Amino acid sequence: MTTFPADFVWGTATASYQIEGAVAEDGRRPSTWDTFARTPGKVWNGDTGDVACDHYHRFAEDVAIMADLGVDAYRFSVAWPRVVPEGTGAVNQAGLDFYRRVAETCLEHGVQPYVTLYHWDLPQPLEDAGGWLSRSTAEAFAEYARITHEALGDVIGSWITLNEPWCSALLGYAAGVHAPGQQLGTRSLEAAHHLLLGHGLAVQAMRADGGEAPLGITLNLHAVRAASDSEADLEAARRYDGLGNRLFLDPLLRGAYPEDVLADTGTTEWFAERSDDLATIAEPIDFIGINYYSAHTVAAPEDGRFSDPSLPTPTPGSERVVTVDTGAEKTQMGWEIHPDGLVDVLAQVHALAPGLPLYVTENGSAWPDEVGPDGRVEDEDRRRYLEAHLEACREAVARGLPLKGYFCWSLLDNFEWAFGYDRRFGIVRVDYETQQRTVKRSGEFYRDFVARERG
Ligand SMILES: N=[N+]=NCCCCNC(=O)[C@@H]1[C@H]2[C@H](O)[C@@H](O)[C@H](O)[C@@H](CO)[C@@H]12
Repeated sequence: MTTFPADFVWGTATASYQIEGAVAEDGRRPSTWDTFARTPGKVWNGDTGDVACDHYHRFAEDVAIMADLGVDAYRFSVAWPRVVPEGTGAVNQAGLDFYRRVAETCLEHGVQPYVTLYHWDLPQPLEDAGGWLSRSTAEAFAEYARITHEALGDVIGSWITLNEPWCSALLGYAAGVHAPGQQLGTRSLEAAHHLLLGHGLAVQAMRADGGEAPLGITLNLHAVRAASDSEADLEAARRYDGLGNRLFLDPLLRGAYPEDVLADTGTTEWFAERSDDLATIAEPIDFIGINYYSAHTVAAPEDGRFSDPSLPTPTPGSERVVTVDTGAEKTQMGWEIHPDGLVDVLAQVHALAPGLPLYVTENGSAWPDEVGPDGRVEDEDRRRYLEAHLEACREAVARGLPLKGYFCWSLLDNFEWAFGYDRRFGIVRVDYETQQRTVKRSGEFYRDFVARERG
């Protein structure tokens, strides 16, 4: 059986708004998710990230848990509203000091800090000025990245500019199910462009700041399969792959937007007017992070019906695509379980950029956990999902794909965006009443798997 390279990175991942709480402490100012969560009807049960897992005060305990699990690395995100509270202008030293404490605590435990600079908590004043629909937000992001990289470059092992720009753009500005909750159809592609431009400007700013740490971006890629080899279904798959994957992979790795996607969405002219930005967007990077959860079998709608629930309407292009239920097992999110799709998306990126290091920066599953009388959480479903995807990583390595690491989503149960605290992804349970942490069966499995693979 193929073994993982000795330097393969085993990690866990979280994000600031989902775990920190302390939303008004030490100078942090509101983000778009503070606003969105407070908008009636947007988040399950009216949940907010106000307290979450109280990681702001309990990070040392959480890092110690990671050390006990034996992970090599911790991927967390820096909250822009803690570091540059208004989005631009004044820097909040207390915010930088917090992340320095997190990083130093990781290093003291032999855990490498991997930072995501933007995991969706945009400072509200920037949204008020247009958000990602505005080019100025891209420029503000680059300045925030430079500030953070300059302040923390001595304690951060790797930098990820953006987490899942597809979600920020398509769920935030088209479907409206994520902050800022806009439903602007194809104008969401303008947000996608400014996110990618912000990424490129940030890479340039961090490179100019010096430092050796690798720089990359994280994309949620969708393994896409046509329901049949009919022309209509193949066309649906092309659309889904285009809007879900190539809209981001192509500019980043080929320096050009996919013409079919621009044609599908009627945005060819808008992007042509900004073709000078492509050199910045395609600024060379050191790795790609891939968040993988599910594969999608798609088909053309028979009677013009909508549409794919995971591309909530009116996401542009989703009116011509329906997701087919293949009968595969699903997680509590309704996402089908297809570990082989992980290998497919890794191979898709490798084909575009041979040799570029790849990391699975998120992979995990939500299930309705039960706490036993002994206080344990025997989450066999999550353990089984985890095992299957770890074996898919092994298959990817066996095929010679440049997979360098795996980060389990997530270390802790946390605020699952529009689902609030109703959905638990953690390999460690959080009792939100007491903030008690309990390592689940899946966490024990991950600990034992990593120990065994490390030999
Ligand atoms: N099929 N389908 N899908 C609809 C869109 C799915 C994309 N959502 C993600 O990838 C998010 C990513 C995020 O980084 C993290 O902050 C979230 O907690 C996890 C779990 O949700 C995943």
